Amino acid sequence: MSTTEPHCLVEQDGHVLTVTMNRPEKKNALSGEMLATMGEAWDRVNADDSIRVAILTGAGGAFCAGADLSAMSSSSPSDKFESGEFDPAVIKPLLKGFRLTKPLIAAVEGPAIAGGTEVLQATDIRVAGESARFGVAEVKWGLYPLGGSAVRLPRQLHYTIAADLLLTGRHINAAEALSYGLIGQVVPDGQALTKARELADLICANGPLAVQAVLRTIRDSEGKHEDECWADDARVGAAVFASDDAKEGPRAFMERRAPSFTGR
Ligand SMILES: C[C@H]([C@H](O)CC(=O)SCCNC(=O)CCNC(=O)[C@H](O)C(C)(C)COP(=O)(O)OP(=O)(O)OC[C@H]1O[C@@H](n2cnc3c(N)ncnc32)[C@H](O)[C@@H]1OP(=O)(O)O)[C@H]1CC[C@H]2[C@@H]3CCC4=CC(=O)CC[C@]4(C)[C@H]3CC[C@]12C
Repeated sequence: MSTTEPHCLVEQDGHVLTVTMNRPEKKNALSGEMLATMGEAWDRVNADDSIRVAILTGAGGAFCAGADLSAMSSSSPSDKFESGEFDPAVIKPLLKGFRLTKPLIAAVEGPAIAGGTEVLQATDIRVAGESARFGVAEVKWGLYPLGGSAVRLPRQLHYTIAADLLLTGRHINAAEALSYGLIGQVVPDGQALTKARELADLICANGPLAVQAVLRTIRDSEGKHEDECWADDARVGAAVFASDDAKEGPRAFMERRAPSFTGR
């Protein structure tokens, strides 16, 4: 591959925006250019009403091998933290401290290691080819998983599994990741993006306001006692019921046709 290839590809097809990490010769290790394009893509997902679902994937049979260790071996990010150039509490391209308002589906082939498994935890639906590998490997290199795993993984998996993965840094295969609930579906190699697109199309056929409202409640209620959630749940739900789409859906059912949602 030529060195002039962009490190991240962003393509919209219908209502679906696909973001492809594109450094296959480095197993899609994160570069500054790739991170900048990912950050712009996430802004676009949130701002553009024509986008209803995003897919995150990698080129060349790999998802992402995390931070570029060759770059990190020559200059430490800590200089930039100290100078205030980067606030490590918000790492937007990896969706830490910044969340999408539309569903994000991960389509994983091959390795999703360190930063690759970190950004995976910010996705809503996760599909992987059967040879995919996962791991939060940072501690193996004396690093901290600053993409959010030390907070998110114990919330998403059983404590002992999360602690095992975070503290050993070991790699696991797709079957193990499925059994732990880190991913939701395993498909034959090479089929992850196709399956992700099928799921995206199912979501796109639904009422976009309803989908975004459900996602908002999932996010906002995370970690709270349910009694703390009902007021917001009712407010968000009532806004959906007040929409044109909430009239169109039942009408379409009665008229035995597919609903035509406008997002209003
Ligand atoms: C802190 C986060 C983040 O959590 C930190 C990390 O992600 S550390 C990265 C750890 N990565 C790994 O452990 C994976 C290493 N690779 C492997 O184990 C294997 O290569 C593999 C399993 C992936 C694949 O194995 P294979 O046998 O199939 O293939 P292999 O032959 O090994 O590889 C093929 C070629 O690819 C090269 N390769 C693979 N992985 C890497 C890699 N990670 N880096 C470089 N090159 C890689 C390999 O060498 C082979 O090449 P050849 O030439 O063919 O030999 C951080 C994440 C993002 C950071 C923030 C980014 C923005 C910021 C910018 C700043 O300036 C300030 C800081 C910051 C905010 C920064 C802060 C830290 C992060 C949040």
